[in-house]
Amino acid sequence: MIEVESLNKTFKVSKRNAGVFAAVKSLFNPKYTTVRALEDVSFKIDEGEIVGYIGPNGAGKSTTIKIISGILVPDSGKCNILGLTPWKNRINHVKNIGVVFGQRSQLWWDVPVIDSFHLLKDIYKIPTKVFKDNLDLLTSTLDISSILTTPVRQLSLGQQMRCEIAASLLHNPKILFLDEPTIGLDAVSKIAVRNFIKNINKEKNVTVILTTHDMSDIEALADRIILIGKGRILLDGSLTELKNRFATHKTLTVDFKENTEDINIEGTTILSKSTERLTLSVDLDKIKASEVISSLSKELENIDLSVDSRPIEEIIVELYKEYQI
Ligand SMILES: Nc1ncnc2c1ncn2[C@@H]1O[C@H](COP(=O)(O)OP(=O)(O)OP(=O)(O)O)[C@@H](O)[C@H]1O
Repeated sequence: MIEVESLNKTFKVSKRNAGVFAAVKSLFNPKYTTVRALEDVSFKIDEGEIVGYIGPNGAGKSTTIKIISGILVPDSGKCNILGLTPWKNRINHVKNIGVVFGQRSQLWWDVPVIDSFHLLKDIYKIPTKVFKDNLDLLTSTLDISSILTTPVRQLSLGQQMRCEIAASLLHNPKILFLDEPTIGLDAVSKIAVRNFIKNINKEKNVTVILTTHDMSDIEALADRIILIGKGRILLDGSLTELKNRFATHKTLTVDFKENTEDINIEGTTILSKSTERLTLSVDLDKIKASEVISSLSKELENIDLSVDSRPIEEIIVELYKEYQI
């Protein structure tokens, strides 16, 4: 469904020193440097997948999304999305895709939301019946019926994001590109947006590419992740595989009746310790969590404990370190 092959993209950036003199000098003698935003980027995505496209700041995520949505033209490389090349067949391509840039609005700022929706109906030439059905469905599932007549600039970030998502889906796209869709949202709105994305993927089989720095978005939505760093694809695989690869440690938090004795269990490292609480990192190659628990229960009274796997954020930090990005 989506085939990207050897995309390369560079940007020419003007370079000058600070100060008025340098500004004037650069007017007459401009100097440029080249930023390599994408280098040999390739991947394939099948219909119905939700893929998390992740990487640190400046890695090349937005550049990729802009190219595959037809906004930017790469220096070289191929891209085939439902049989079309985005930057060559823009008009037909945009009918197949919905795009949400969390940091930029596709709605008209000063007009009521519903007017923007009607403008999109005309732009995409959405048949009246399809538009009406989608509008009904989207307004009820995204809970935006009460704000349809409000100008976008008067909406909160969460309300605006729900409207953006509705706007991107009015024309029944088969693919949705989401760039930071939950940025700045409160916990309730985040969960609402995530649930909605999950539902349209399940019920309408919409393929989703999601870029985000919020790893709980990735954990909640994506089955597969593609990691990009310094413009290159570094890893492409399932989230479960990735978690298993890094599942070498568990964190054990133990609350107990006041105790001042030293506690040393081989294969564990103390992360924090007070007279009533101990947090240990357990190296699963050396000792089982159950063995640690049974040793602790011999030494401590009234214990209450929790065992946690490594949070996804830590795994991603570890990955960034491993790839030096
Ligand atoms: N219009 C532009 N002009 C010049 N350089 C650009 C332009 N757009 C992107 N870049 C550069 O290309 C590189 C990749 O940027 P991109 O926006 O794709 O990164 P990103 O992974 O989306 O980052 P972030 O997580 O910070 O949004 C960066 O070095 C950036 O400075």
